[in-house]
Amino acid sequence: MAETIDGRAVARALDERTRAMVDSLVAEGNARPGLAVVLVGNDPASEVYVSHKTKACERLGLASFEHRLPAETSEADLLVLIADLNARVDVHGVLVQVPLPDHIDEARVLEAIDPAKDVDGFHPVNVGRISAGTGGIRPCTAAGVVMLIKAVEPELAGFDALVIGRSNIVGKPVATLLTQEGCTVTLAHSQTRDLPEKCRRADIVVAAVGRPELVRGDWVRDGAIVIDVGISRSENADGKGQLVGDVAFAEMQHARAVTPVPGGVGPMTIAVLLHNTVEAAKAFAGGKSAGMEQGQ
Ligand SMILES: Nc1nc(=O)c2c([nH]1)NC[C@@H]1CN(c3ccc(C(=O)N[C@@H](CCC(=O)O)C(=O)O)cc3)C=[N+]21
Repeated sequence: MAETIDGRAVARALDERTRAMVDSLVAEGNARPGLAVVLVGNDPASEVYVSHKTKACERLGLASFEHRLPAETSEADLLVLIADLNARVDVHGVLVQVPLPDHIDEARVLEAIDPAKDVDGFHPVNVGRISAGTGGIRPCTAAGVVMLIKAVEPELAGFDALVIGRSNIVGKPVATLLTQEGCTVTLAHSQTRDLPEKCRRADIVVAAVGRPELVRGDWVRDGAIVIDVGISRSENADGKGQLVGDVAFAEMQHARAVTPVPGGVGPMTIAVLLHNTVEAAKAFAGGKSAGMEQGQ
């Protein structure tokens, strides 16, 4: 029987470390770490994320600042807000929810965030540093995925990993981080040939495409570790909304371990976000650039 990896429990353990860091920063006379979240329009996934995140800040003693802007907000006005948040000394992390409305250039907005406050790890400076292995702030979901894998298997060198999905926010950074862990990584996507066959060769499968139950039981080899990043909403027979992942969870009994949806990667994303914010506040207090000391 496959182990179900408890993302909420792993997230709680990280939260304890984050909370201890908050307490010692404040005890040393530094400002309380602060996270600003900017939401433009009302993407439902982003709404859920913002409310979870605000509660998590309260729980761990971070200051949180929410900026909910109408969908019609101009790019220029958004850039003014970001410049303001970059300049504020009580804000150590700035997160702009994606996707942004179509009239706003997402790359331009993400590049406007001070890399030292880019707790999402989406700024090209952080992407570059992570890629080069020279520090940088790690993207939350990707870092959470690696932590969940390491909760099952601490030493990943030599493992064959298949990452399905090449997004900038999940697939590509997961592939980068697993490469640094010593895995041999295949990055699959919509144009990949013979996906089930490639999947069957993998010791580690990370599914991040947003296609409900794409990964079937006969795609996964005995003893594999399976991480499900997908979150889709489906309606079951009685009309109730339900969350489904990219993995057919019930077909994974022969795996070594598998993450559930909900309760897997989602809670880790938030725990890493707060950890990144407190690391950024710590770097600010010490006069150094965030992510340069993580050594991971
Ligand atoms: N700049 C930016 N960074 C993000 O990291 C980002 C974003 N924009 N836009 C939206 C997506 C979505 N996202 C989620 C994170 C956690 C849960 C989460 O905690 N999920 C719970 C269940 C949530 C529920 O009950 O609906 C779970 O999987 O257990 C969900 C979704 C982060 N995103």
